Amino acid sequence: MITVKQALAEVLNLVSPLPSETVPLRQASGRTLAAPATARRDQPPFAASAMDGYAVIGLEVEPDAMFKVIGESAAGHGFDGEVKAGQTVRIFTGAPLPKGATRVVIQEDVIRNGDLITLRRNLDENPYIRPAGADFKSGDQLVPPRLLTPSDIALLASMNIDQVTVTRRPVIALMATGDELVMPGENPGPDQIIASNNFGLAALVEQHGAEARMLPIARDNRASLEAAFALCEGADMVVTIGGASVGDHDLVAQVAGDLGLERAFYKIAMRPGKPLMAGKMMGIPMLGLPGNPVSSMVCGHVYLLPAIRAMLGFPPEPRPRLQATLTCDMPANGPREHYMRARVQAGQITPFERQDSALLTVLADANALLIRPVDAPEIGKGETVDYIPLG
Ligand SMILES: Nc1nc2c(c(=O)[nH]1)N[C@H]1C(S)=C(S)[C@@H](COP(=O)(O)OP(=O)(O)OC[C@H]3O[C@@H](n4cnc5c(N)ncnc54)[C@H](O)[C@@H]3O)O[C@H]1N2
Ligand code: MOO
Repeated sequence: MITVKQALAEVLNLVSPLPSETVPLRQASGRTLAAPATARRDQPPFAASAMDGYAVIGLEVEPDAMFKVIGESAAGHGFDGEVKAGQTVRIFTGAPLPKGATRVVIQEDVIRNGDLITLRRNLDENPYIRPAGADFKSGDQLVPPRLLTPSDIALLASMNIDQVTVTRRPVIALMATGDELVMPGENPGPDQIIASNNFGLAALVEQHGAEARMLPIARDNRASLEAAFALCEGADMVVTIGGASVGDHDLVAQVAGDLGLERAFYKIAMRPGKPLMAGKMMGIPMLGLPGNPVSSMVCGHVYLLPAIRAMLGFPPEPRPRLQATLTCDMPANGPREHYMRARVQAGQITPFERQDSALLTVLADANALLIRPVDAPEIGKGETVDYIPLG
């Protein structure tokens, strides 16, 4: 058995960053920036009013001062002239500040009478001007690699960028295996269950910027497994689910071996997730996940997500770990690193009582994987532990 750290290093060794492509801005959300995106203009492009009010020369502002309204500046329609002593321009939020003006007095602080305004007492001190380029300047950049969030999309739009260079989405072929499996919505026979792992993993990889290629369920026989492997062509990674252990019907390793799998490892000191294999077949990185539903999802978090991120151009590294305080005592751990379903709330972490790797309800209730290192001694309530956030 090898350690989780060694296994992850081997998995990351199998993958490399993918090439880039250019997509319209509307399709860039959730994609990873592959080349710098450079602002094509200043924002705001002119000094702009931050409020609805009156643009004046700041030095003239004092209680009871009077100004003559000489025009209007609205968003999209600026005022061409200049504000001189004793003058003001009616101005609205986002409108260009007229020449000569240095301050906007909000309309709440003004009494208007025809073309004249009089300032009230207790004036708001804020000049309410957004300087040109206050948000960003022409030439400012978003730097890769960067997972583009909705906020980034708004920023790119504002920079007048309509095409974005992003890393190609890794295509992950997901192959569920087993005679007992039927697809959700089908009618299972008396000895059958519904395939869930491939659906959970598809959702997981898609949430992290990859594209899932859901293959038909492969049955526990050579012909069916070979037919499914044939459908992996062109994928960036093949992920098999189940059939990885030592049972008579666990044929994945044998069939993959016959198809040229150069196995990097098999079996990890990890719970759940011991019978995990990885290697390269037909030139494609392959990850063989254990079939137990929670094992496959935990391995998805621990191995598949770092591999996807590496393919997207992020540094090859483990999932980030956070720390929280234990709410209960825990016994010593054995020889396998234990990834326990747990709930974190306000910095406090509580592992679930039931940790059987078949229990998806417990996984769905968890928002963290509490990590117990190999041979960790017993630990008490109030001590600090590492966890990987889920979701
Ligand atoms: N004698 C031993 N038996 C087992 C060992 C061992 O070391 N010695 N290891 C156990 C561990 S740990 C795990 S994990 C499982 C993994 O087994 P496989 O990868 O061969 O998975 P299967 O046997 O095919 O399935 C296990 C379990 O998961 C269900 N399953 C499989 N695929 C799906 C799917 N897509 N959706 C939902 N459920 C799925 C399957 O029906 C089984 O119940 O082996 C232990 N045994
Ligand atoms: O991977 Mo298994 O029990 O370690 O679920």
